[in-house]
Amino acid sequence: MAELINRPDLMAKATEEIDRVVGKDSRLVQESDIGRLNYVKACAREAFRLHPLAPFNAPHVATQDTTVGGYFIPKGSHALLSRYGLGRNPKVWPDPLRFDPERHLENDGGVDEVALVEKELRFISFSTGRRGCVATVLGTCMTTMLLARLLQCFAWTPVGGNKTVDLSEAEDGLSLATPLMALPKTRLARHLYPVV
Ligand code: HEM
Repeated sequence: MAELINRPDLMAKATEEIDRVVGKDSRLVQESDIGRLNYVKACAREAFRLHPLAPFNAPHVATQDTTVGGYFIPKGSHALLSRYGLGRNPKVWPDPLRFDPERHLENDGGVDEVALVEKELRFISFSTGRRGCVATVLGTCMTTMLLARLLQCFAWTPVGGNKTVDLSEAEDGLSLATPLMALPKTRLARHLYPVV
């Protein structure tokens, strides 16, 4: 959300896609729309790449001798993957610090549906293999629905007259140094907002 708030042109593209797929002022995004919300998923995928929740994945132990990418890994080794390093590897991701959802639309190898899963481990979302996430479908659904509805229901701007959100990372982690504050403005007909 912070990256999108700083790039209103990208946010507009995502919102336009939602309006095109779902229709304006008729209903909220549903699970059945997810297959056609490729730009929204590309935004989420780009956020997974550039802003992993944690710097490393959970450690795993090699159960047998193996070779990965030309490196010999003896049985019993503890393997730690750097989520931060993989997602920002300039050999794989040109201009890696740039938030650019389009890169996932260009590089999907002819597959016409964007997925949040990254089986090649060019970055880590759900990881892969035997210890990979067991809930990739549910996780994809939750992530896409949440982002899509936030964008569908509200136009977002920074607070306090600021033009942009400060994206500096905290010194002791990968979260924002200052919490994200943003101003939502409704953009749909009133009857579409549930009364609480
Ligand atoms: C966007 C949402 C989610 C993301 C990005 C995510 C990501 C991950 C990652 C990276 C791992 C570790 C894989 C590894 O160590 O190699 C993992 C493991 C796991 N996840 Fe998720 N997850 C998500 C949602 C969920 C949900 C909703 C559930 C359950 C309802 C779930 C259940 C699990 C379980 C049980 C494991 C352990 C699998 C094992 O060790 O065999 N995850 N997830």
